[in-house]
Amino acid sequence: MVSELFDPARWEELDRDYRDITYHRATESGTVRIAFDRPDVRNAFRPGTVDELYDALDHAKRQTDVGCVLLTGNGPSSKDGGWAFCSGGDQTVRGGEGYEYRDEDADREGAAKGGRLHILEVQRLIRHIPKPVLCVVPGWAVGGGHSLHVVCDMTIASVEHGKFKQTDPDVASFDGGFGSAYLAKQVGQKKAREIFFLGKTYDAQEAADMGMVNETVPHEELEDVALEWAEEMNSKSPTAMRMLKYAFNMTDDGLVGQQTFAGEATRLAYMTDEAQEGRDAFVEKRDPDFSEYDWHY
Ligand SMILES: CC(C)(COP(=O)(O)OP(=O)(O)OC[C@H]1O[C@@H](n2cnc3c(N)ncnc32)[C@H](O)[C@@H]1OP(=O)(O)O)[C@@H](O)C(=O)NCCC(=O)NCCSC(=O)c1cc(O)c2ccccc2c1O
Repeated sequence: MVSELFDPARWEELDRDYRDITYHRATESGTVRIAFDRPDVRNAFRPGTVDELYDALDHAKRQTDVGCVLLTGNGPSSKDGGWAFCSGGDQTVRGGEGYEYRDEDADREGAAKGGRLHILEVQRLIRHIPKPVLCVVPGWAVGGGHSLHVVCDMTIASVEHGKFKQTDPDVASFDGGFGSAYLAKQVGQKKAREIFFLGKTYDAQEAADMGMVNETVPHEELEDVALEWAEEMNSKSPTAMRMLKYAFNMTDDGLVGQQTFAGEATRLAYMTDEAQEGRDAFVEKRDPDFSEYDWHY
């Protein structure tokens, strides 16, 4: 069983040889489902988990017939029945310089000798992947797991089990990027500071009321609703969706945001006859003739 909320009839497994996550593609829409698969530790991530997550997201990015990514956590825990999206970095493998590849994780190809904090690379990939990432929260979203939900384009959460908490300063860690500053854009400065400085637990409805969760959903229906939302997004114009995501990002992402949006504008411009005349003129070693193209206003 992948997860109690997972309907095997609606998904096929993608053959990627992962240990800490599962990766599936919907049978009837251009949707993929990436899920943390360490439910007994509330889906905490170790370095290998992060490598797999990055790999799956990068693969999803490259699928031109996939329009939406669901990011979730499998469950429940076999130990106590508890549910989690993700409880952040696995504290048992945290060394002096970051999270370390230990035990079976150390066998991985390319395992670094030093500690890693590369969940931040995953955050940036979620931010820049040219399609919506919907965070599907069936239980705890804590620490670095909370920050992942923040950086996703939208979040839906289980009414019964969705719980949100920032423990970063309890374990002497701090996400000073999207996890805090972008959170403040979602819930406001006072509330964001409360979330980090007091470390309270908020249920799904409280998280929705403060603006960091889009909708609360009965637990048993969570993944069905996630697929419905994904199917809706898949029905829209890929170009419009991509440009909109990058437009939403741009005001907060500085020159990188401008570059990303502008790159897609360049792609659109390349598709015109006018751009092809510029290319053809160079290749044919002649002057370009743009005379038939309008100076639009
Ligand atoms: C998540 C909890 C609130 C859940 O509490 P609950 O009472 O329901 O469950 P238990 O506490 O009994 O947990 C069950 C079981 O899971 C183990 N576990 C849970 N979380 C982790 C974890 N993060 N690492 C390792 N193990 C975990 C727990 O020990 C139990 O095991 P047993 O063997 O006893 O059964 C609560 O569990 C909790 O508060 N967890 C810790 C949350 C946390 O502090 N996370 C780390 C925050 S820091 C972080 O994530 C982070 C990572 C980065 O890579 C960064 C990079 C750059 C900047 C910042 C980063 C960052 O902040």
